[in-house]
Amino acid sequence: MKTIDELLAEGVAGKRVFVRADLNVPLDGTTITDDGRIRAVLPTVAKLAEAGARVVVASHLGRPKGAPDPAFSLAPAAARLGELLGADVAFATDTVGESARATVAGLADGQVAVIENLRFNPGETSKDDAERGAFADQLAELADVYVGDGFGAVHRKHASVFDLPARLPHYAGYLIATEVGVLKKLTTDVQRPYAVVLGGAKVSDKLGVIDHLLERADRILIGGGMAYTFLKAQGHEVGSSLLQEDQIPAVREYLRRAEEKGVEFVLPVDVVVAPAFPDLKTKAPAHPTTVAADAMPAGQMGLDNGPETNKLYASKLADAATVFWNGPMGVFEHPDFADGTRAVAQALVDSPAFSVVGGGDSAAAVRILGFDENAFGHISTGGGASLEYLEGKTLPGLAALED
Ligand SMILES: Nc1ncnc2c1ncn2[C@@H]1O[C@H](COP(=O)(O)OP(=O)(O)OP(=O)(O)O)[C@@H](O)[C@H]1O
Ligand SMILES: O=C(O)[C@H](O)COP(=O)(O)O
Repeated sequence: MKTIDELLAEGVAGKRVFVRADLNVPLDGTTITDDGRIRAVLPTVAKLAEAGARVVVASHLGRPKGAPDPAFSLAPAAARLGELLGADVAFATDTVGESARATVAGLADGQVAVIENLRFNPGETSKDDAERGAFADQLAELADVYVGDGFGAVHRKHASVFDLPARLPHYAGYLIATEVGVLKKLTTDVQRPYAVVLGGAKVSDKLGVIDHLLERADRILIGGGMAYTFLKAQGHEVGSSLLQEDQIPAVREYLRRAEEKGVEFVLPVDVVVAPAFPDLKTKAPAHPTTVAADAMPAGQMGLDNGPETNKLYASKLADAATVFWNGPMGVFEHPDFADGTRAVAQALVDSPAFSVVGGGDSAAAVRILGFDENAFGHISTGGGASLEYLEGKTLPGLAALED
């Protein structure tokens, strides 16, 4: 993999450099609630600009349906990037159309532009190679060189991640180099006991990692939206909680294998429930109650780990030597459901373990809840990406950067 330092040594002045970033930041309307992913790509963008490149930054945001949708515009992220760089950042209101072409053509050496959300074009995420390729061809017209630095999206076989680097000279940015360096340690010389905490909402995306973790981890703690498929698999009522019904047989098999292998599986013993998903805009009181995990009332939704679970999880993390954590323990964006996530973050701060926190929302959660980033071993910008890296899978966005 060629690195950005090699690109800089070759000289970039006057070249149009396409930086595939992951600016998929949490938004409250148009307000960015955590800019960690923007700050993470700053070294790459700043260095290229300083060296006189014409920098074209591109990213996805959220999961729009292949068409423009103002709720998923990258305009707020572009504005924040400008603030952080201390320079004007141009913004193209489309991805490969007239605005993008004119914006890029208008860049002077050392200037930066952001183009609109890549997922506004169906070609970005298409499963059809030709459709993705056609979109990558259009993106390639905007640049002379490609720098991959969107670590959070390297597990996606998407046009800008996988197909575009094949069309341009390609290099890995600073963020990808750092992320891979840290995560590699967890796959080679991990210090034991090794505990993994899994939560969040992308349950179907992430359950598969457990298969691999059963061979690596000593302890697996499950929380967040992930917990209810496990509780259901054990025969408990989970009301209207997030549930991956089709994965129940697989989850039963994980629990059986864990017992066979002596891997400790830790599930919530109590959970915080409410009648409905809370309003994250108004943060109106959500009427939570705490119930035993094996006695959830029908019609209620599990939205956080309960206080007994929080104590249990803290005790399971206290003596770990290495901890990897992906996925909040509850809907931390609402104050009624933030305690589980806060408790795990606090346990990691208190523990001497080398801790890696991975994921857009997980990393945002620890910062939003007021924890000092430096209290953790590494805060990764990738959730699904870091999990798939740990699984040993070939990640399309890293494979595409190989020479
Ligand atoms: N019990 C629950 N029910 C529904 N949503 C939940 C629950 N617990 C946590 N969540 C939600 O999970 C979301 C984060 O999950 P996600 O899997 O996207 O994690 P992540 O850290 O962002 O990883 P990635 O980077 O892969 O997206 C948060 O927005 C949180 O509100
Ligand atoms: O948040 C993430 O994990 C990355 O930005 C990838 O987003 P995706 O899961 O929508 O592909």
